[in-house]
Amino acid sequence: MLRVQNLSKRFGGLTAVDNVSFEIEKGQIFGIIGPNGAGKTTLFNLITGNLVADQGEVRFKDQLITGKKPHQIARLGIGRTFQMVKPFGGLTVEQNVMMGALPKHASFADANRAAHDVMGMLGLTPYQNEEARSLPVGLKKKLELARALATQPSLLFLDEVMGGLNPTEVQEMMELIRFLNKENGITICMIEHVMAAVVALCEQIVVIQQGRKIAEGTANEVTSNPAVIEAYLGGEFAHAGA
Ligand SMILES: Nc1ncnc2c1ncn2[C@@H]1O[C@H](COP(=O)(O)OP(=O)(O)OP(=O)(O)O)[C@@H](O)[C@H]1O
Repeated sequence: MLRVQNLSKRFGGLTAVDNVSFEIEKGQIFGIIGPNGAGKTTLFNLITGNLVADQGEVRFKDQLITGKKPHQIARLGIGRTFQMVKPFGGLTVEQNVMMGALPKHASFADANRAAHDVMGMLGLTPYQNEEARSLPVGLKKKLELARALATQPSLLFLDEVMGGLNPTEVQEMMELIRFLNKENGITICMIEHVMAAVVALCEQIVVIQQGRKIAEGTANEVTSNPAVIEAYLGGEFAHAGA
């Protein structure tokens, strides 16, 4: 479904993404892990058109998307959330979800119906008239997910949607991701530091360190890989309690 080939991005002297390649198959929940500053978000930004790559290409359903603008890529069916949740603070929950729904629907009424479907699915309906800025972090993360879902993606990139959530909220978010994947048929690629969630959800995992892919495989394969344990998992994995 998505083929990333030899992608690289430099910021001045720093190579944030260094010749990274991987493939995501339709129907997968795919994980990207690695230490802070490894280049994971930059990789997302290169795929979704928020940054322009120095080298390499990305194909989505065999179509070259490298060089396309974020809204063009979104229109093709790639959705994303942002790690720093960026709801329009002064707008209500409903208005924020509509921002995602409007470009994908022919009429306001259709967009509104889709926005309400998504809010219902995520349990946001009771908060629809609240200003986004007044929501606690757990609901802000859900709103971010709702806005992305309202674009009706077939491939959804999730950038640390578990970050800042309490254990109950993490469980709920895991169930939601599984539901979106199994019941709605959305292929998912997630950056995540909560290893228990990565191990439970992801069929295939890529490990990034200092911009480079250092490992790829199933949860069992990467969590038993000495290079991955040394680069990333040591303390983190024990901390996640997995
Ligand atoms: N716009 C930018 N200009 C300059 N440097 C940047 C820019 N964006 C990211 N970087 C640098 O690139 C490197 C990779 O950052 P990135 O945010 O992709 O890492 P990450 O793996 O997502 O980290 P985290 O897990 O902390 O979110 C870091 O050293 C970061 O400081």
